[in-house]
Amino acid sequence: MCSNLAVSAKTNTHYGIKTLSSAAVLSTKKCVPCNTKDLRPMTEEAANQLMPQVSGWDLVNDGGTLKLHRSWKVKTFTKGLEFFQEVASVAEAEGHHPDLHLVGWNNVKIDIWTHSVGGLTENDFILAAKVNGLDVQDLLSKKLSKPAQSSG
Ligand SMILES: C[C@H](O)[C@H](O)[C@H]1CNC2=NC(N)=NC(=O)C2=N1
Repeated sequence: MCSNLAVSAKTNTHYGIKTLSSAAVLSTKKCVPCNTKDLRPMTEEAANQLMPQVSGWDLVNDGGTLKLHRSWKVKTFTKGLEFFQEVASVAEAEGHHPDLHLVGWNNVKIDIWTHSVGGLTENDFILAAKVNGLDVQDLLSKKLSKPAQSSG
C-alpha cells in the first residue's frame, strides 16, 4: 500500500546522530496502484519525515495540496526532452506519473503528487527517489545546475 511509512522509517546512526535510512530504501520499492478507495494523503508531518530520503526535492504546499518539487537546468532544450524520456520510462514502469514542465527552454521542473488523493502518498517519494537515481548528469548544465544536497 502507499502508506507503509513505518517500513521506511528505520533509523541508521551516522556520527552519533540518528537519521532516517537512505534513499536506497525508497528507490528499491515499487509504486502501487493509486485508485484504491481507502488511499489517503499523508500528513505534512509524515511527509517531512520522508524528505531526507529524497535529496534535492522540496516539499511544497500548492493551495493546500502537498507536492514534491525539484528543478534542474539542462544544457539544451533537446536535452530537456531527453530528460523527460528518462523520467517517463521510470513513470511508466511504476504506473505513477509526475507533472513535467520545460520552462524558459532549459529549466526542467517536476512536480510529483498523487492526483487521485489530492496530496502525497509513498508512491510520490518512491518515484522521486527513482528519478534521483537516473544518470542524467550529461544532460545537465554544468555551470548552472543546483547541486543535489547530500542526504548525509
Ligand atoms: C490506475 C492508475 O494506477 C492510476 O490512474 C494512476 C496513474 N498514475 C498516477 N500518477 C499520479 N501522480 N497520480 C495518480 O493518481 C495516478 N493514478
